[in-house]
Amino acid sequence: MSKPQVVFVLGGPGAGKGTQCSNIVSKFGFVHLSAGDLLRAERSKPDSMFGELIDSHIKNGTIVPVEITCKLIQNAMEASAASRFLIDGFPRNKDNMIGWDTTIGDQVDLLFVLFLECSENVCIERCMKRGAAGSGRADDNLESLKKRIVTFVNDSMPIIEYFKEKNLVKRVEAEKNAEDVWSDIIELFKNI
Ligand SMILES: Nc1ncnc2c1ncn2[C@@H]1O[C@H](COP(=O)(O)OP(=O)(O)OP(=O)(O)O)[C@@H](O)[C@H]1O
Ligand SMILES: Nc1ccn([C@@H]2O[C@H](COP(=O)(O)O)[C@@H](O)[C@H]2O)c(=O)n1
Repeated sequence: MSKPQVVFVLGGPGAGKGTQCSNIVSKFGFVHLSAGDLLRAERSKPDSMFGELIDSHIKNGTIVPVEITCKLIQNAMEASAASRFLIDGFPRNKDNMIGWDTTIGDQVDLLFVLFLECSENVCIERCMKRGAAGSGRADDNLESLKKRIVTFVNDSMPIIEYFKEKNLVKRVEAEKNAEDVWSDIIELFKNI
């Protein structure tokens, strides 16, 4: 049997990963797994051993240990009958990368990495707007956002550079309006 296919979706906070993933799901039949959503769901479970730890990382914009995140992703993949997954917001740092490679990495086909490139100012502006509109996210505030940007630049960008060297990155200009970003993404997915 062939291995499940995976596309990693990376970009700064508010770059539009979730927005575009839901478009890709509708048109191309992938299953969307957001590492952030999986962590928020785990944090909300009253019996979770990791609730406080996850909460503290989310508020500080730092990255939860990969053992937790990878297990959540693995469980979600196993619970799905799908053969194609968008994994959004992962791998986010070297720890994520190593954890993935040593657990699930061999069991899937990584097709490519979709990188939504967006400036810091636009990322912050979008998340602040999302927070003001009532996202309810503990990290859609200026203090957390500044920390999330630092983590993105210091920890996540090197991962994107690593994938670039392997010719695996498909970059999209994510500052355009959402419809135009989507048009560009269609071109990247239509022949796979
Ligand atoms: N191209 C765009 N132009 C303007 N606003 C956008 C665009 N794409 C997404 N948005 C809006 O910006 C906010 C963040 O988008 P989204 O949640 O898709 O980003 P994200 O990259 O998944 O964020 P995070 O990493 O914080 O979860 C949302 O309110 C969304 O509606
Ligand atoms: N691989 C990951 C992904 C996310 N986190 C934590 O969740 C926060 C929110 O993530 P979003 O993708 O929904 O923006 C993020 O700032 C991290 O604290 C993580 O630890 N590891």
